[in-house]
Amino acid sequence: MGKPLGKVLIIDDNEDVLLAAKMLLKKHADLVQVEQNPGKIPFLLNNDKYDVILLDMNFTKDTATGKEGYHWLEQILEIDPNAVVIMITAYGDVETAVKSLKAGATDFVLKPWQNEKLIATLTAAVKLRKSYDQVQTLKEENTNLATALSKGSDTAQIIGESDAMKSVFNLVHKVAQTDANVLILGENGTGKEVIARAIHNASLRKEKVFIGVDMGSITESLFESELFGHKKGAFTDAKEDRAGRFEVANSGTLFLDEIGNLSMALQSKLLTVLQKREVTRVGANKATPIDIRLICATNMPLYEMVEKNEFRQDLVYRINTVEIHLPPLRERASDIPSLALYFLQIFSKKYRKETKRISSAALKKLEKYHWPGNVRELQHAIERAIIMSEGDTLEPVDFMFLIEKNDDQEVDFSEYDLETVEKMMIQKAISKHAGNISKAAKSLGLTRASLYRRLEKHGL
Ligand SMILES: Nc1ncnc2c1ncn2[C@@H]1O[C@H](COP(=O)(O)OP(=O)(O)OP(=O)(O)O)[C@@H](O)[C@H]1O
Repeated sequence: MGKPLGKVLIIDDNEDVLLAAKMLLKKHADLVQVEQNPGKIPFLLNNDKYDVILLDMNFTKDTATGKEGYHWLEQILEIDPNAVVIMITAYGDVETAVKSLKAGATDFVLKPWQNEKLIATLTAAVKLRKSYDQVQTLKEENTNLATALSKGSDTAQIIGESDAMKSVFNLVHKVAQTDANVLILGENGTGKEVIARAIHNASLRKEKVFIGVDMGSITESLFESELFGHKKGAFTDAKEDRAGRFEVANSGTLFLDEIGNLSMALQSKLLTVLQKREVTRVGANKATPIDIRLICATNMPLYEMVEKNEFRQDLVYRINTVEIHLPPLRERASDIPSLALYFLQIFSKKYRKETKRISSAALKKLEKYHWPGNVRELQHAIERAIIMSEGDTLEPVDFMFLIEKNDDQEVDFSEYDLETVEKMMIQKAISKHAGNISKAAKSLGLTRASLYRRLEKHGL
């Protein structure tokens, strides 16, 4: 749209009116489409989009009821609910005007019109149309987002057969029915976010949004604006009003990840908002009430931090109404086979290697490993093995990068026989090259095939 009025459609049975309007408006509009026959309205609207429509109230000679105008107004709004329609009437009285506004018209003008007033009315109407369109786009984005989010959660399964995970699921089920604040504690990659989403998806808020915030990645200076929002002009980069995560999450669930990383100053700010249950955007003087289910998570020892005065005790009390401890993967090795098979399924589909299986020796090896990166590390290990392996079955050799790192330790080779030294050298090379067999072979002066033979020989 170049000119301020964009595309204008005028429907009036009086040819003189159409001509006068066209002459007046063509300077201000990209297109002025005029039509005497209202019966053409559906055709016109189905073939083009108008920024504003001027519609006569009466078409049949000597009628002044405005009924025809209402009829066509309804038709227009049915085809384009966001249409802004300005009624034209020569017999204007307040009653007709009010009725047309009630029926969905945006405004009305009396014939004969004053040129400047008509242009001002149309300009205001076009602005309104733009904001309707923006709202419509936002609504559509919102629906798409909600669909995408719920799809993600439908397809993502939570795997766990160990007793430890069964009691976690039990707790999730119980707490989901309430609005209680939840604190999830566990090492990196144990599935804290997965559990937070599961609580949301099983709760009464499941149709609303789930907003996650990584507190570890928000800088001190942006904390308030990110979480509580800002008014336009509150600081140099605040080009327009913006809602913070608390407002966006309103009526849904807010997940604050890595809460243990917050400085003391930011902890106080957060506590104030949680106590008052309202946020004030930076630069604003009015607070907005918020209704959220709060879930926090951390891998830090929050209670030890309280003892050391590194974390506010009152904030812990505010967020830990229910606590969920996610055990590290090494303490629930019985979950490893089902997790491995689950990831095998996902990634073989993703990389179109659907015939892949995993050997029992490989599974045993996975069960023995101590998984410092927990489920996330297992997930990456399977993904990588699927990409790299050439056969149909994942073997222990496909998980070489799981060898524990002892690179830095000095080893006295004189204490070992040749076989053992060879094994150690191979382990070291593979670990150094993060499981990349080609690179490890090269650094050992071997071909890939002969490195594989040696791996087999040493049962690696
Ligand atoms: N029980 C589970 N079943 C299936 N997938 C899981 C399970 N637990 C974790 N995952 C997967 O492992 C990865 C890590 O999980 P998630 O991000 O929830 O861990 P986290 O504890 O929040 O990690 P961090 O502390 O690093 O934020 C994700 O891809 C997740 O889908």
